[in-house]
Formats: sequence, structure tokens, C-alpha cells
Amino acid sequence: MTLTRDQILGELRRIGLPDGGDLVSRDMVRALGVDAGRVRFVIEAPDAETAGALEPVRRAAEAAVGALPGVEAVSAILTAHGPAPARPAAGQKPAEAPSLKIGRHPTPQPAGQTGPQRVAGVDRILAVGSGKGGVGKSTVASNLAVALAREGRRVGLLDADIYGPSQPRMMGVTKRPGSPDGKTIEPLRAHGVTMMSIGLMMDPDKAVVWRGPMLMGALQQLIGQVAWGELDVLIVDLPPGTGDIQLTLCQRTHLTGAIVVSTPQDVALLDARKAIDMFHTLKTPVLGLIENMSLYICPECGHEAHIFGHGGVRDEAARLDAPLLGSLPIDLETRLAGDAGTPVAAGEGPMAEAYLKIARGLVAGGMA
Ligand SMILES: Nc1ncnc2c1ncn2[C@@H]1O[C@H](COP(=O)(O)OP(=O)(O)OP(=O)(O)O)[C@@H](O)[C@H]1O
Repeated sequence: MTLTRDQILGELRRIGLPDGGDLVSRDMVRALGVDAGRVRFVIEAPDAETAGALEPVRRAAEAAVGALPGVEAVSAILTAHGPAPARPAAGQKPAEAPSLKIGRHPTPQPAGQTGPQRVAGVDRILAVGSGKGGVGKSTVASNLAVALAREGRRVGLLDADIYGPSQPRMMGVTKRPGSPDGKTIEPLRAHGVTMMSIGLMMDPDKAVVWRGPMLMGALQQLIGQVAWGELDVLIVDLPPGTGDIQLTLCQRTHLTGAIVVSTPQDVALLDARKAIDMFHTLKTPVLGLIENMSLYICPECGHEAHIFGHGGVRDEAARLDAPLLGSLPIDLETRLAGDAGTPVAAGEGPMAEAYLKIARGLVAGGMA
């Protein structure tokens, strides 16, 4: 019998909390992943103090899920996401989550401000782009963010992929961000990364039909209104291609540079070249290329197959005189981990190592 999420949530519903309710009714379970007999989930406490008191609950949750038939291993991680937002005083209306009002137009640059601006408290901003969709740009962005956080950097991740925001799923975050003061948006925290996605502000069932100026307004809000805090690096996951978002970001925000992700396939490379040309035109330095889905290693026999071609990204990097920052194989665990909300870089193994290596390279090069 295959294990289901519902079975696991059923067990977790039986784990009571010291101050009433249970793990599920209090919405504390995040990133629940079931992979064959292996179950992973995160228990998210509102603050460090509560998390400290919940260790017996975590152990009880692990034991209860571990006792289900078919479960081979359970890993429950307890996290705390900073101090809880201030409670409204008696009689005061609770602060509403801010809305990124669709249709809002970008504000013009204040008089005297020309060219790309820095974001207060943020040392570096790296844009992760691609020419073609589906090459793994968001996967690379989330894993790099997590790997950099594991290297001790203070990392932010902004999902600016307006048409297909995937960071909430990949980072295992579903909560709507709050705004205690009604002006700034409180970002969320996951896997050591401060994150915000346009996807968390929108109705997931509604298709987005925004025109350029609305997109620019939304991007401006995400960068300027989110309380990012002090960051060593903010990673921006761009939509694929060369559209309004890329243009606005490069023209309005001071970027350290761009990283372009591509598969070795010719059609992907052709589009990657267009993205690189756009960054050059916008005077955004291209810091390097990352080859994703570079090869497939058969888990049964170890045979290596170059499904999307071979060497194309390396050649392109050489042509551009830009570094090849890393080559990442097609890897089932990467896909499963992304779908389950815990990027593969948060765990152990060759893929986590590969991402850590890229992260160390960026830190050593002063880019992150
Ligand atoms: N190295 C990899 N091995 C296996 N699967 C991968 C790898 N990289 C990405 N994927 C999977 O490929 C799919 C597409 O990845 P992702 O969403 O990161 O691409 P993208 O370039 O951001 O796409 P889009 O721009 O269209 O949002 C996802 O299901 C992801 O888990």
C-alpha cells in the first residue's frame, strides 16, 4: 500500500500542542514530502521560544508517523520564523495583508534619482535568468539561495516570475505574508532564506493577464516594500525570456550581475544567447552560466547519457569569456525535493555538494 499525505496528516492531527489544538489545525506543518517510504516535514513554530518548547511534540510526531505501516524513515525538523508580528491592541483592527493591487502603475523615479538604485540593507543582488522556460532556472535559484545560506550568508530570494511563480512550492511556503504596519510587507523564512514571491500575493487559481506597467509596479513593490532586512545577497528569480520585468529590474535596481541558466540543448542555448545579449545591452554584468540537466547518470548501471546534448553551455561560456559556474546533472531527487518544498541543497548528497560548490565559488569571487 502506498503512503499518502492524508494518512500522515491524519497521524499529525493526533499530536496535541501544549496550548491547545494540534499540528494540523494550527497550520504548523510545512513541506510535507513522501518519497516511497521516506517522510519529511517541517514543524514551523511562530518564534524561537515556542520552538524550544515543542521538541517533545516533534519527537512525538516523528514516532507517530514512523509507526505507520510502510514508513521506513521519518525526518521532522522544527523551525522558528522570527518574532511573531505584534498583536493589535484591544479594539484595534488587525493589520491586513497588503495587496499588490493589480493595475497599479509604477511610481516614477523621484526627482534627482537617475539610473539603477541600491536597495537599503542589501549588499548584492543577483538576477537568475534564462532564455527558455523550463530549463531549471527556479530550481537553481532556490538551491543556490539555500546553499549560500548554509555557507553562512544572509540570503534573500525574490520570485519575480510573475507568470509562473514556483518558489512557494519549491521552498515549501504557503503562508500569505503579513503587513503589521500596513506599509511594508514582511517576507517569509524558509530553509534559512528570507523569501518573497509574487505568487504569495495572488490568487493561485486566477490566470495573470498583466500589462507591462502593471508588472513593473508589482516588481517595484516587491523590491521596495518588502522588509528584507540586512542581506549579503538577494537572489532574484526572473521570468524566462527578455521581457518587461528584466528590463525594469536592470534599469531601476543596482544589480551585482546576472547568472544565466541553460540546458545544453541547441534551442535553449539560442535563447540563452538572447538573454545574455539583453543583459549586455542593459549593462548588467553576466557573472557566469550554469548548465542544468547536463547529463543523466543511470542509477542502475552508472551509464552516462547526454540527453540534451553535450558541452554547449561550456562553449557558450568560453565564447562570452564568462565563467561556467557549474554543471548540474538531471537528477530525480532534485525534482522530488523541489516538488516537496525542501530544495535538494538543504540535504546531504552529491547534488547538495554540487550546489555548495557553486555557492562557495560565488562567495570566493565576492559575488555573494
Ligand atoms: N537538474 C534537474 N534534474 C531533474 N529535474 C530538474 C532539474 N532541474 C529542474 N528540474 C525540474 O524541471 C522542472 C522545471 O524546473 P524549473 O521550474 O526550475 O524551471 P524554470 O526554468 O524556472 O521554468 P519556468 O521559467 O518555466 O518557470 C521542475 O519540475 C524541476 O523540478
